[in-house]
Amino acid sequence: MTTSADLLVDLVADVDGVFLFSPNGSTYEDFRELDGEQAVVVAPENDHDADRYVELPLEFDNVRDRIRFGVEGAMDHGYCVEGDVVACAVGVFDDPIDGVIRTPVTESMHSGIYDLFANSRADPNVVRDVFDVAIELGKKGQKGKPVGALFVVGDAGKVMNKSRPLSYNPFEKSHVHVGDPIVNVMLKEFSRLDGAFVISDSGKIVSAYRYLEPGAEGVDIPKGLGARHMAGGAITRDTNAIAIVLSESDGLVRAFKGGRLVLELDPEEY
Ligand SMILES: Nc1ncnc2c1ncn2[C@@H]1O[C@H](COP(=O)(O)OP(=O)(O)OP(=O)(O)O)[C@@H](O)[C@H]1O
Ligand SMILES: [Mn+2]
Repeated sequence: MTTSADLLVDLVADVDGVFLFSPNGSTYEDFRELDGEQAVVVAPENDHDADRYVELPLEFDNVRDRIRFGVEGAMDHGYCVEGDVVACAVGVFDDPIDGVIRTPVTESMHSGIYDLFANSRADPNVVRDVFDVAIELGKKGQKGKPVGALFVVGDAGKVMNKSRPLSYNPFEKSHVHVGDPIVNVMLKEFSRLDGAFVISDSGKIVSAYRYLEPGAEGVDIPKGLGARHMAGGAITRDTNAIAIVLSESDGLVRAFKGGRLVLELDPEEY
């Protein structure tokens, strides 16, 4: 008689690799014992000193985003190649691993989500810190009201050349960085006002209130998004910056790189 376990085994049959997403110590140890290729660990920290490790800068609540990130990162490290089929063990509902997803490694997995963090001009921690501010701002709004914000991260000199001030720059003489708690408060406070924040590769806040004036030619952003998103998307084509945009109207956080939308997150899920 065929049991459901027999049938479900097909899910992991003939895979070229196993990915463990944020495994606990015992899960990792269990998989270490396997012969053949080692599992790839995808997690915020390499707690178990795995040889094959991809750093997860955000705990993507969307499992597809999490898996895309891990697979893209693994391709980048040479742990898997196009044409492979991998089994991803993930926590869908909670921390411990409770699901297995079988996925082919294809070019379409290459959404640019890993590239956004790993191959941007700005430090990956800076990118993560800006996401954190945008997500928090999206969750709480400003004094309970929804608020929008535009953060342009990296390649700040060029971004400054393609923009102009809307008002005096409160960060003119300061040397403050994203990630400092006080700065996050300031960023939230200033987000009520118009324009973009410009942030350097190392996370220094270069300016607030910048009106971006990139050429919008060749920018491919979804219809229905307005001027803030268009300007944010377009500046990433004209420069090597990335843009992280919180929408006042739909509350989503979006990231652009190379003139393209690469990531969309709902702050309510973080
Ligand atoms: N070129 C620009 N540079 C910097 N900021 C801009 C630019 N264009 C618009 N903004 C900012 O975006 C705000 C919202 O504009 P708009 O509603 O057209 O954008 P949107 O993409 O629909 O964003 P939202 O989803 O937040 O409404 C403006 O009030 C302004 O502060
Ligand atoms: Mn709008």
